Amino acid sequence: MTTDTLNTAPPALVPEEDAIFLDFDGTLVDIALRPDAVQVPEGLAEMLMDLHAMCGGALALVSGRAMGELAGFLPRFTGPLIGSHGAESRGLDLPGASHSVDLAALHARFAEFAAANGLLAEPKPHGAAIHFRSRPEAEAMARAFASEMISLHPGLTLQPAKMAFELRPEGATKDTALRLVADAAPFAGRRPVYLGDDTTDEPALIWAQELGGIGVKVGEGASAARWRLASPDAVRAWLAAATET
Ligand SMILES: O=P(O)(O)OC[C@H]1O[C@H](O[C@H]2O[C@H](CO)[C@@H](O)[C@H](O)[C@H]2O)[C@H](O)[C@@H](O)[C@@H]1O
Repeated sequence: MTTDTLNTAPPALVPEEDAIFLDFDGTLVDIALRPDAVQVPEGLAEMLMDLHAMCGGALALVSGRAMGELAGFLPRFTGPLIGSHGAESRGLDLPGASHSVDLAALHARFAEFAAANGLLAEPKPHGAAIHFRSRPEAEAMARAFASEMISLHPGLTLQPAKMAFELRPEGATKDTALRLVADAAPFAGRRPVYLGDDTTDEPALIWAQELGGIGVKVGEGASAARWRLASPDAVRAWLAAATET
C-alpha cells in the first residue's frame, strides 16, 4: 500500500539485531540547492561509526551519489558504502556496473546543455545528471534532454530524482544491491532497516518490509513505507537515540 498520510514514528532500533541501510541526500542530510552544497552536521560520521560498531558492522550507506563523493562528505565514516545506485561499492562484495558508454562524451554533452540552458550538469562515474532546482520551470526541457540521451546510450536508463533527471546503468538499483549484500556477513540473519526519502528508495523500503524489517520514509510524500520521520534532523535524532541506550 502506498500512502501519503502515514505519520507513525518507527520503533526503536535494536543494534544487536538490526542491519541498518541509510540513504544520504534528504535522509541523513538536508537537500541543498546544489549537490556540492549539502551541509554535513558535525558529529554525523562519528555517530554513524558508533552505531556501525554497535551492530557488528551491519550498517551501510546506500546512495545515488558517486561513491567517492559520499566518502568525501563523510571522511571519518569507514563503513560500507553503496554508491551510484548500486553501481559502485566499498567494503562489500558487489559486482559493479558494466556498460560501454563513452562517459567523457556524455559528460561533455550534459555540460554543454546545462550551460546553454542555465541548468546544472553532474558528471557521474557511470552516468550523468541534469539538475533543474535553480530553474524549476525547465523540468520538461530537462526531461526531454535526458530522454534523448537515453535513446542514444544503450545500457543506461532514466532515473528521475528530486529536481533532476539522471542516467544510470540499467540494473543498478539500490534494492538490487541490497538483495546481493544482505545474505552475507555482517548483514545476514539481521532485521533489515531502511531509511530513504526519494523514489529511488521505494523498492528498498518495500524489500526491507517484505523481510519483516522496518521501512522509514523521510519527509513528505506518498510511500510504501510503514513508518515516517519528518526530516534528516529527526532521522539523526532517532539514530543517535540508539547509540545512547
Ligand atoms: O540516493 P541519495 O543519497 O538520496 O542521492 C540522490 C541524488 O542526490 C543528489 O541530488 C539531490 O540532492 C542535491 C543536494 O541536496 C539536490 O541539489 C538535488 O536537487 C537532488 O536531486 C545528487 O546530486 C545525485 O547524484 C544523487 O543521485
